[in-house]
Amino acid sequence: MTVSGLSYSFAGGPVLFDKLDFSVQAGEFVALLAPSGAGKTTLFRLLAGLVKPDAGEIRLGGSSESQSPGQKRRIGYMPQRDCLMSWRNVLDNAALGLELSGVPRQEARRRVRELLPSFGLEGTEQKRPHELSGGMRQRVSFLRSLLSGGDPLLLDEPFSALDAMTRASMQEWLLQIWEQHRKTVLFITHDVDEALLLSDRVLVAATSPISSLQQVAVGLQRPRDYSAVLEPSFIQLKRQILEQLGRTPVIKEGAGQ
Ligand SMILES: Nc1ncnc2c1ncn2[C@@H]1O[C@H](COP(=O)(O)OP(=O)(O)OP(=O)(O)O)[C@@H](O)[C@H]1O
Repeated sequence: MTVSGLSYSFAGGPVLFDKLDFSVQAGEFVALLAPSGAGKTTLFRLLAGLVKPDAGEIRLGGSSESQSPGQKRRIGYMPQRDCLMSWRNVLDNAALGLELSGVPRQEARRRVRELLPSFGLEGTEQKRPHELSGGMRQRVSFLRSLLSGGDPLLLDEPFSALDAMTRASMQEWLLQIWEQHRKTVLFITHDVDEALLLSDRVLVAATSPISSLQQVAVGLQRPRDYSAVLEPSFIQLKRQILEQLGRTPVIKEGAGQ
């Protein structure tokens, strides 16, 4: 996916993007680190073709797949809130994306059943959303987005509503599941640790409007688990990003030793 010269402002509202350029390579996991209110929901709407930019171009895949501005694109989207349907069970909630793209219901259910164990959802087929934990609901939501087949997969702060422990286990789980599927992912978050732990590259939006993104390559070894947050190189990268965000840590090297 390549975004070039993207500009957007709401009529009579703030300028959100000003000649923004960035790209995500096929099979890459990129985290976009942006503060709340910076325009991430609007960015997703622009990328999905639901909103027309004032200027610029968005290309998915190869150059031949360029779409005209405003044309809807087949991207996967997992919103901040799980948006599960209360009247559908796990099986049918997860199968929804497939069904909407024309896959017959029985086939859609078969594909969901195949993946339920690796999503930690075995035995929950008949359960309704209110019978699930927050983490389980997010896994159903992610399974639905993954199966819908859109590429890239846009994840909009998917774990922000979870408590700290569930969040950490969901991050570890996502690392494992990504290893298996290697989808192209753009993950938006305002959490520096989450961005570094999950991604190959962090794009830091430190300006308002967002006109450029500072890039940080995350060279941490894969497969990763949560213990990566303790590695010296992780802490060094975190310091670098906090500086880019103007949040220089007050603790100096060697303090507390
Ligand atoms: N329809 C609209 N008209 C005018 N301004 C809008 C409109 N929708 C959003 N905005 C403003 O644009 C900015 C970005 O909104 P957006 O919802 O994209 O941000 P966000 O980063 O997703 O926010 P949050 O993290 O709080 O969900 C906000 O300042 C918001 O008030």
